Amino acid sequence: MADSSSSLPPLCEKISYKNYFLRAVDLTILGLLFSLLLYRILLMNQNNTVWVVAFLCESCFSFVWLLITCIKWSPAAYKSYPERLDERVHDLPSVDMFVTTADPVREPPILVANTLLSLLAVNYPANKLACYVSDDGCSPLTYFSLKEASKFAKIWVPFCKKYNVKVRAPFRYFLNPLAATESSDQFSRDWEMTKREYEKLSRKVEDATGDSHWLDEEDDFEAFSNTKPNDHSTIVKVVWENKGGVGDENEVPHFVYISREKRPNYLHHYKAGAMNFLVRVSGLMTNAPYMLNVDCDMYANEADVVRQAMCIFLQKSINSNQCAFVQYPQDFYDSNADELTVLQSYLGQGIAGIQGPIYAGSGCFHTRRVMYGLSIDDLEEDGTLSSVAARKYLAEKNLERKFGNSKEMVKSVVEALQRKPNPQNTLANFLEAAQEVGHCHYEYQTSWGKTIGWLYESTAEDANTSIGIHSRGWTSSYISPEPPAFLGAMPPGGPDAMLQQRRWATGLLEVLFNKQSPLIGMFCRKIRFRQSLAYLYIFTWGLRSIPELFYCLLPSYCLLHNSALFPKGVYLGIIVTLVGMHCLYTLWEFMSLGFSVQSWFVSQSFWRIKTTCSWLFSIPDIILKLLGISKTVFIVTKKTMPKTMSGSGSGKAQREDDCPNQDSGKFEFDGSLYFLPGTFIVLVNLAALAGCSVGLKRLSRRHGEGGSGLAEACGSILVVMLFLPFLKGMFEKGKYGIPLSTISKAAFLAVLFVVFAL
Ligand SMILES: O=c1ccn([C@@H]2O[C@H](COP(=O)(O)OP(=O)(O)O[C@H]3O[C@H](CO)[C@@H](O)[C@H](O)[C@H]3O)[C@@H](O)[C@H]2O)c(=O)[nH]1
Repeated sequence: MADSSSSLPPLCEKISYKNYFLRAVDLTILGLLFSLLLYRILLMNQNNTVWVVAFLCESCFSFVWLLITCIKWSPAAYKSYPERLDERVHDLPSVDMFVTTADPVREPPILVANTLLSLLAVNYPANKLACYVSDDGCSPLTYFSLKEASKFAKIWVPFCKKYNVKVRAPFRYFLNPLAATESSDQFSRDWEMTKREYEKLSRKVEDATGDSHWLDEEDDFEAFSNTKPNDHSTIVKVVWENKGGVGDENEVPHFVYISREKRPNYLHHYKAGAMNFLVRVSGLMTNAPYMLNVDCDMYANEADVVRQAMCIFLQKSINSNQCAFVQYPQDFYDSNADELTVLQSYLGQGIAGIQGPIYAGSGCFHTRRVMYGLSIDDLEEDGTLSSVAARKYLAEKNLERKFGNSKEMVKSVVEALQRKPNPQNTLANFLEAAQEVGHCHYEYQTSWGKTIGWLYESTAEDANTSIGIHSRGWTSSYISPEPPAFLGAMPPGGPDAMLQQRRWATGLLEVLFNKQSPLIGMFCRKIRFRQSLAYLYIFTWGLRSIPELFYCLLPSYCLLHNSALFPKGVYLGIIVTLVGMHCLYTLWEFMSLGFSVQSWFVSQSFWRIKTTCSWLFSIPDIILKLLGISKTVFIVTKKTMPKTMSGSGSGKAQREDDCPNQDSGKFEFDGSLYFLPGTFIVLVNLAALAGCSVGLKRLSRRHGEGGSGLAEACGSILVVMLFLPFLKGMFEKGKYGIPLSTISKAAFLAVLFVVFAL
């Protein structure tokens, strides 16, 4: 394996991004927040309820900023040197790559096929790779598309490797016309031919999408007849086996399609359940020590992704055996997610500098042994199992109880735990065992989803699994190469984004209230204190909707009620400096990553909208779940294939070029409840501003000194600006317009609010 000679340059380096100036800014903002709180406390008995509400909201914001300051204190990331790998490592380890898909309508099969192709074509010996796609939709169309894609892979993979193609998802690659300068005759011919074949594949998939009935008549699709997505037996198909492969550039890695058994009365645990089935089937067939997991829309955008991750796992250093997973940031090929990109960059690097990044569900390489439940103390320094751990884990009875009673599965677990190389076996020999571990009762009374594999009990299976790993003392590593390692789709601002945000916020709250909660484990597990704070920051997203909502309403209430929200006189300077500094700081964060001022403003706006309109609903969701009244569900996010995309540049420039259409920045609406709070916020603030300008506050019950003034009016204007998409939506038609029913409901609530405030 890795050459341990310390005189050789390292495979990777940890880079610290500690910045004393930024620390000072963080602390100054914190200081200003605390001064504001102090000011409020000192004047508490001269003021009314508004003062108390404002104080409570600001206490929450101060607590969040305290968490942010702790998280960002010592940012770090890894830089890897994949070009050094070959001279240092003579026998690269195998990697099993997992793709999950669940719905052929919300997740177009051609998108999944592109993700598959990008993985099959990565720069890594093909005999060391296997790709497994789990289809929770049990869709013959998805299977057909992937099968066709695997045929095309025999042209695509050698083409990519021969010409060192940069972007290995064909739908991206072929949007770039053939450049006259780079085209030798041979290359042009190969390019044209490969493009033609890809177009054929796309057409076949498209035709099948229109009418897939003929699939039922083909033998290979028999397993799909009379199935429903939530009612069918296990299907395992070895679509392509790289028999006797030696890692030649023309070889295509193994590709296996799987769909676990589903029955209406069994819990199937959504993506986490699918991941655990992937772990079992791959354990039986290839049992690679490392596992890559991507969502079906997240294609590999950088051909060296696997090699880069291996640089981290294989670097011989004191801590090399402590790294449980390597997480790449989630990047997107549309510009709907700038704010997520910035959040990942700054907070991501902050967390990476503590115990390591949080597992984000996609673009992550896991070590199989850690997923089998090992703790950091179970290993010796050289990475072998300690004798105590060997006794604890390797007893057959224990293994069956934990991993289920498939003999083959138990054998593969023992081999994985002992890091024994996988004997080359024909994949088809394991079809029966794979069927067995796919039964919906297989996990019954085992540790799957409890202490082994991807953890259940939350729809945010990623964060839930992540805290489980860090609580057992493992570290993780963050690498953020340029161009981005993986790129995926993000729903545009609108109903799908709201649904996704609600699911995230609810899932995170589920972890806050389950036994993995950082509130319980902060002092007693092997997780570092600041890492617990980082989890606390993420898990409390949903709760932040309440102070945010109140704070959006307070300026309007104060204008109507004629009471003061903000300090008077020189003390107003605290608020002005605070808002100014925060704006400049966040603007700098955006601009230093190459984003525009407009993108910063849109992100600030989207943050307010998602908090008050979407995260808010996670609170009733979690209350109903905790009371046992309802369960949370995982509704798959709708993904669309971008209509027009240009260039195969890199990073942010690439993302900005790729705006699917001119309307991409526009917010979409429908009749769902998500849009009621936002419309209501805009209406009450407009009513307060209008009332203020016509002297409505003279009607107020409250008169005299200490009333509302310019500061409150500015606060209201700022809120309206942040909810600008809603203001525009009131005058637009179609999907960009707020439905009349929502406006009427919001107007009714706004009237009640005004009457209450006056
Ligand atoms: O029953 C299910 C539901 C979902 N999925 C797959 O899970 C993945 C993530 O689902 P998606 O709807 O795309 O969720 P997103 O909100 O887009 O994904 C983010 O949030 C999820 C957790 O909420 C993480 O698991 C993801 O990795 C992360 O990208 C997709 O590949 C789905 O096909 C399944 O396999 N089975």
